[in-house]
Amino acid sequence: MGRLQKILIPFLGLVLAFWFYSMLKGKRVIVTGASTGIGEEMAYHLARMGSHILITARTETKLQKVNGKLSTHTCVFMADMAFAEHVVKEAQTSLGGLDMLILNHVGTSYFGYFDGDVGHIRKLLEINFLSYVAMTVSALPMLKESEGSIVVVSSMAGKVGFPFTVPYSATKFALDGFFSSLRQEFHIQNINVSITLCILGFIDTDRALHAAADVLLVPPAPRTECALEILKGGALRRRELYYRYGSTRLPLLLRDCAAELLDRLVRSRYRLDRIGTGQRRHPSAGN
Ligand SMILES: NC(=O)C1=CN([C@@H]2O[C@H](COP(=O)(O)OP(=O)(O)OC[C@H]3O[C@@H](n4cnc5c(N)ncnc54)[C@H](OP(=O)(O)O)[C@@H]3O)[C@@H](O)[C@H]2O)C=CC1
Ligand SMILES: CC(C)CCC[C@@H](C)[C@H]1CC[C@H]2[C@@H]3C(=O)C=C4C[C@@H](O)CC[C@]4(C)[C@H]3CC[C@]12C
Repeated sequence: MGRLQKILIPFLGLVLAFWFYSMLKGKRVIVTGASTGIGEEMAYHLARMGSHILITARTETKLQKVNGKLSTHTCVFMADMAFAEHVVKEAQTSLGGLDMLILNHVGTSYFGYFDGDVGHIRKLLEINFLSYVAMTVSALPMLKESEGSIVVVSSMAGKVGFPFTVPYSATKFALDGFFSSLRQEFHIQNINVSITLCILGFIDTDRALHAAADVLLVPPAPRTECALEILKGGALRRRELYYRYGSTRLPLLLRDCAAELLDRLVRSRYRLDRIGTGQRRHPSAGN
């Protein structure tokens, strides 16, 4: 029995991995914000799976570095999100259509007390929310044709109020409202385009570690595994994806039955003495 288990479980794991990899083989995928972090890792996974991908970001040098590690099937296009529609048109020209739109990019914000800067919130909404809407609108004809998928990378901070991420959190909550409502309309209209909202906890990307690692008493999860889980969620047309499952799903259950207890638990996971009252802008701040 023990021997059978030792053979059977890895074998089943291999079969599942193979099946999942073959699901994205040959698919035409856009990944936004793929020059660093989780987006970069998704691009590498997709290249290994044999997908045809188009990646975006603003910084040409970083994007070229990623492109250099990808297969020849890959097409790169750089754009600020003001060119959202243009990126989607590029998919039509270079990929001949689209099966999956992965909206992942995120503008720079600060990790600290809300500073009252309304202009910053407006700018961040433009990058983190409105450009997602614009790209979805432009991509929809192609996605309807392929009966494809939209994958929206959001956060626990788009479901629960965490301190020190006020502008960021506002943009992520907006994504839930827009895409959850749109999903309902797709069902009513028999539009076979799936929408997967990804609810992520703390992930070990350079930017997140730099901003929050010394303040949070929460261990970050690995970005490579996170990227793979997002792709799995999208390929399986899941409604929502939670990563890591336990540390995101359980707090959300608590939110619905004991919100104040969750708020208190959340506050206890921060080293408040390390926050200060000044801004903690990221090195690449410019938004
Ligand atoms: N890391 C974490 O702890 C968590 C992350 N998430 C979510 O995961 C996603 C990826 O995060 P992460 O990998 O950490 O982020 P990174 O900062 O590593 O990557 C962000 C990407 O977005 C691009 N980008 C930044 N500003 C713009 C802009 N104005 N227009 C277009 N592209 C832009 C960046 O490239 P460039 O600057 O060259 O444009 C980069 O490719 C985000 O949606 C984030 O909210 C959710 C929960 C936790
Ligand atoms: C205590 C718990 C129940 C769970 C706690 C999880 C908390 C700590 C997690 C959930 C979502 C996370 C933030 C996030 O989504 C994205 C970013 C952007 C990045 O550039 C800087 C870090 C930051 C602010 C993360 C900080 C840590 C957060 C609040």
